[in-house]
Amino acid sequence: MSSKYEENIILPNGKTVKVITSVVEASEKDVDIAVEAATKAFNEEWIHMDGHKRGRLLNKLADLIERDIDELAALESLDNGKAFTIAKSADLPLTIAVYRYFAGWCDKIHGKVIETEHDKFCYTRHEPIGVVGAIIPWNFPLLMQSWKLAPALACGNTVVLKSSEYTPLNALKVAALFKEAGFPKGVVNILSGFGPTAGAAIANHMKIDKVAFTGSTAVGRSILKASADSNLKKVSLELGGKSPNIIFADSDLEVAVKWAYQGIYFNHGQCCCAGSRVYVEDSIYDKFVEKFKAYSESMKIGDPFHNDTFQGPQVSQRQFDRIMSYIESGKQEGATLLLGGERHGDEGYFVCPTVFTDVNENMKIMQEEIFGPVVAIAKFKTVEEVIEKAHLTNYGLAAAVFTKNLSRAIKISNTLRAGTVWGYKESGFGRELGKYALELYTQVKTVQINLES
Ligand SMILES: NC(=O)c1ccc[n+]([C@@H]2O[C@H](COP(=O)([O-])OP(=O)(O)OC[C@H]3O[C@@H](n4cnc5c(N)ncnc54)[C@H](O)[C@@H]3O)[C@@H](O)[C@H]2O)c1
Repeated sequence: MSSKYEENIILPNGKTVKVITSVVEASEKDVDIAVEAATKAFNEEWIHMDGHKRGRLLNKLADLIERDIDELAALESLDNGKAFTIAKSADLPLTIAVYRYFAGWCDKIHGKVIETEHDKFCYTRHEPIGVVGAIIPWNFPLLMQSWKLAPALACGNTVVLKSSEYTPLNALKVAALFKEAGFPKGVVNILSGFGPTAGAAIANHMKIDKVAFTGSTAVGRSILKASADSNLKKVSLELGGKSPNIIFADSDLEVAVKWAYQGIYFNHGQCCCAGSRVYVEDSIYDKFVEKFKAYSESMKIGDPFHNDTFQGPQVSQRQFDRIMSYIESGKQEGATLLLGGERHGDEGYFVCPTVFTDVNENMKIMQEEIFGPVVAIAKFKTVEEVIEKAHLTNYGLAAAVFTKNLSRAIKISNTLRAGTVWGYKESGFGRELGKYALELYTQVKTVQINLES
């Protein structure tokens, strides 16, 4: 693709190089071609295929992903910078599980008979929507792909999916596996392309019936506008987060530190649900901070292909610069930089695990999504205070509560305006996994038959 992004690639030996490979950049015209193929496949073949056959195809795809697990994990690592061992033990099994889970739903999607007058027969059908446009980000390329493709296909839709311009490789590899699994031509169409061109063409397309988007809140807004300005296509949005982790004095400190660490540093902080604001009850605050710092210092950063690496490089120069500018703003706004705050090593986009303390809710690092290994730790005294603070952002994607008091945990979980899995407020709408996802990719038709005639 464009040379602008070529310098963003890190080799397995940790060296920054210009190019590992190039892929074809999809244009608006390619989107048209893909939509045409998807429309034809939907009308002529996919809509007529029995659910159990769709399920077999999805299971076959999962078999092929399992067969090629090492290659896919290596591609994920090369493309995104995440550790190979983590890609293989987390991203890949989760991807396979998603395809298998939705394979099971294919022949279980059905409507209801509705009680009505005796001379009428009324029922609902849960029908596919048609051609789904899917636009995904770079932080979990394979998994995000499966979260869109598996439920959309299970419900009988055909798909045009655009991968992120930063991580196109596995989408192409999986496209070949779809073909090998025997999916009819045109059912799955994968494009590598940029947002403002191919992505916007999908969002604006008159023949795309629904767009499923995961990415930033800013682009999410533009997708909604494009729907309003084009054919009012259905839209589901999975957007950003600034999730609070609330740690009470009665929690097991070791457990809380371990999960707060995973909560922010997993995938180098590039998780929409990253626990980037940690609130600790004041009586254990000092102890927590000391332990959390020690834990963070022990993190193995480096070559994604080393077995003990936990954190590889950030995905791109753009993200690296963005994270560094947030760190700078934290310092400027008066937060205490307890740990990190700088590049790790002298090449590649490695960011040291970074911990801020003495923060307040007005600071940018407490309000905006950093999408990097940067955490802010604050104190609280009362439940009311921490709930109020937890709500002081525009996001509501996820939250965590650590306490041994079960009734308090349940009460606070019920009170927090966070979707835990998916959110309220500016984090988007629509539930992507589980049975709820079926509602995103079907439309309900009510049929009423007059029995008199
Ligand atoms: N809620 C979730 O499930 C979830 C998961 C992962 C990432 N995210 C969010 O995604 C963001 C990071 O990812 P990113 O930098 O790739 O986000 P992004 O919004 O810049 O890009 C996401 C996708 O949208 C495309 N895109 C960009 N501009 C577009 C436009 N004008 N029209 C159509 N498509 C366009 C990109 O090419 C990419 O494929 C973070 O804010 C993160 O929280 C959310």
